Amino acid sequence: MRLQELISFGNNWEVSMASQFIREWSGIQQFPLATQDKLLELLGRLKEKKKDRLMILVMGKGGVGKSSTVNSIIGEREVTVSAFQSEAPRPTMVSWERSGFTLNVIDTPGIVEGGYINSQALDIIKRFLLNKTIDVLLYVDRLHAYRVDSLDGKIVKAISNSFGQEIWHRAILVLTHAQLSPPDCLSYDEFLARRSEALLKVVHHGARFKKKDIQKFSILVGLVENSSRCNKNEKDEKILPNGTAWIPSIVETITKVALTESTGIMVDQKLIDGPNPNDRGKLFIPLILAFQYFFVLQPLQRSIKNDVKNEVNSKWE
Ligand SMILES: Nc1nc2c(ncn2[C@@H]2O[C@H](COP(=O)(O)OP(=O)(O)OP(=O)(O)O)[C@@H](O)[C@H]2O)c(=O)[nH]1
Repeated sequence: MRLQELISFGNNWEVSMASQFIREWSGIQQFPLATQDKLLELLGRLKEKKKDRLMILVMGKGGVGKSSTVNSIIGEREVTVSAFQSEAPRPTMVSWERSGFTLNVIDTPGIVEGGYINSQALDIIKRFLLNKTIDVLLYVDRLHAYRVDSLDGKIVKAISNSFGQEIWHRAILVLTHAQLSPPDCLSYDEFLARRSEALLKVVHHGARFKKKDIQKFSILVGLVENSSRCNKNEKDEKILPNGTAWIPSIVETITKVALTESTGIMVDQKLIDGPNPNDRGKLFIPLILAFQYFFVLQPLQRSIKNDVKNEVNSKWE
């Protein structure tokens, strides 16, 4: 079997297997009652708006906490978590059902290798997503970092080039390791504001957002602390240093994005294949023809007519 066939076989197999195994979302019972109530209320809100299934795509650099975040939100250890970047980059889709609502989450491997975008890994992700509609993109990074690097920009650009700029209209910037003590000179909220502002700048730039897009499609930020040592409140909910119970909070943010008016991102063959290089410049053809007509052909005709009119016949003719 050629590599392409192998990839396609693998994808189809995974897709069909994933769709066969929609299981009851029992992990919800692992959460404290206050969290359960809030999550059920949010599911109700989605169903009220006739949204009874959700497809969440999780992307980001390797080792930032993508799989851990999926597990934390679901309340089950469903996706493999490793301290090192996974060696076999392939996406996985897991599906849960609760009271007639289906939640699909696609966890993807990091798409960077040796400082470059691994285009094969990206290609596998694109093919895996064929014929799926993405409702929400969780773009994951760490909160506890002080600077952004060129890699961040490359990843954002690669995602935009693969799924179109519109994918960012449905994105949430998810920051893991959110239980941190900021440096002495900054409060938690100040640190959070600076880090998210720096990352959002990279996203806006990489996604080629115009000024009006930045205002119109503001990307929401969600905070996550996957550590088992996360602090808890009196209701036993995991909380961040600013007191927010983060699981209900991020699910609320997901719900908000899922209910935005724009339609989800349908990944079809055209999107996967990308723009046809033969189509490049086709739009300019009428403009070029018009230019030639008005600025070359017409002046030429005019000048010929003038020449004919002004022609002085020789006395001998
Ligand atoms: N303290 C802390 N550790 C985290 C957090 N999220 C993830 N980790 C740890 O970071 C490591 C990587 O986590 P993963 O969830 O496997 O990261 P990933 O982005 O899915 O990694 P790849 O699949 O390799 O791309 C694991 O050791 C996790 O336990 C977090 O919020 N806080």
